[in-house]
Amino acid sequence: MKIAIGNDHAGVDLKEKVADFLKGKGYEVENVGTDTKESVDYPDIARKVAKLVNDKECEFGIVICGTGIGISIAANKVPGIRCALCHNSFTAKLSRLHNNSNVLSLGARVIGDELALDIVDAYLTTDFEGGRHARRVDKIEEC
Ligand SMILES: O=C(CO)[C@H](O)[C@H](O)COP(=O)(O)O
Repeated sequence: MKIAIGNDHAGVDLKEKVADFLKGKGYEVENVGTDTKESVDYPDIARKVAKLVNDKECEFGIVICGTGIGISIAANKVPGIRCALCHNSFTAKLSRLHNNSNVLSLGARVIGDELALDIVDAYLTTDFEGGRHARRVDKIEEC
């Protein structure tokens, strides 16, 4: 499975940890984030991750900025993207089970590395439940 990962300058260190974790688990990683602490604009990164997911070049995306808020807002502006900002593994799981989220957002200045990796693991190992949730996700697409 291939995962697109993108981050701004605030997310460089966490991005490296998440990418190493993913590779260790056998995922392929497409890195479209910045690799330096020089300031960049997170909407540009969000758009790149969204395109890889929408074009089905990557199954899921992970976006990281300082809080995870700005980059998730930007990703969710792209039709077809359902980006979930998660600060714990419970909401990460539920974002897959109920919302069929296709991009996970993390706040590098909000959560620690170990928690971030737990969230990523919970997210990528949980499938969409379908059923009543499919009807609701379809309605999201119509919004
Ligand atoms: O969290 C973010 C957006 O939601 C950004 O990472 C944050 O705003 C960047 O701030 P600065 O330019 O001061 O490093």
